[in-house]
Amino acid sequence: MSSYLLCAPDEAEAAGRLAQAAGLSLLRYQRHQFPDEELKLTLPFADGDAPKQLVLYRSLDRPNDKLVELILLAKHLRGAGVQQLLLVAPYLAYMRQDIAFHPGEIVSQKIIGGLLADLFDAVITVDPHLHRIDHLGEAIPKGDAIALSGAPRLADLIAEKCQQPLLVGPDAESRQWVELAAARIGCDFGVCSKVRHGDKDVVIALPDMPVTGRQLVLMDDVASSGRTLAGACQQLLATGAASVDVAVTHALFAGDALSAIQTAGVRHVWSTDCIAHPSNAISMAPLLAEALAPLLAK
Ligand SMILES: O=P(O)(O)OC[C@H]1O[C@@H](O)[C@H](O)[C@@H]1O
Repeated sequence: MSSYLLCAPDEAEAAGRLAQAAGLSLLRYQRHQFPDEELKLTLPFADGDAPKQLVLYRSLDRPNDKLVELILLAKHLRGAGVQQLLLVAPYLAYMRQDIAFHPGEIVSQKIIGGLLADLFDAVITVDPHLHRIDHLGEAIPKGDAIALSGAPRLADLIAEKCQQPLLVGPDAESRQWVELAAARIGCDFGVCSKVRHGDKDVVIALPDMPVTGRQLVLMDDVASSGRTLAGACQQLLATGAASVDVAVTHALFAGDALSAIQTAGVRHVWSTDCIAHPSNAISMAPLLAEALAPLLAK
């Protein structure tokens, strides 16, 4: 069976790298946004020519528009006869609200996870923000749910770029990535603690370890407002670090995030291509292709 990878024009670069790594033919749909923000989507094939097996590539940064897009695409494609519909969403949105922190809050992880499970036979993503559950399958309760990690590739890049780096996780949740990366490249690591008081208001406490004169690399899953990284960087430099670089899987960098971390003194920012951003230094295509292969053979 010939297999196809369908993407939006704005993600054709990363999708193209995946298509090449996975041996898929790349197709693009057209996307028009009307002045009132409604979407018109146009597929590159007529209904009668829809493939039986299709991989859709859509990273879910800017999620509110893109989720509507996924609903329109998946519902239409099923109606046109696609039997196996797989989603590669390198960044998976709405995973952070996994419990009601306060009465009345809607647990969006469950709802968005359930929606994707209804629409797709499989979802592949990278470092989803799951902190109170162990498996992506708990958030996406039907079909295959595969979570890859960008940390090993970021670790290899850090080893290439820095001599004797010291890895730092900016909060307790980041321990999983710094610990793995430090073991992989044989270096030390420490983990900060963080209290968040608001979207852009975080207080970071450094771990008890000597940083004077060291090349530090802050590692995290996602940079959103950038305040977590900025807060950690500021303190590390104030305590004598020689330099602070940043390695993140998901370069959301919303609003003034990038300038906030640059003002704090961050030297280099490296990210994976899960979200297209000028800081992208790692392609996740080989790992995504590896994860897709057994699903495409089903
Ligand atoms: O501080 P910003 O960049 O807004 O948010 C990103 C941080 O918030 C956490 O959920 C992430 O794991 C990361 O540590």
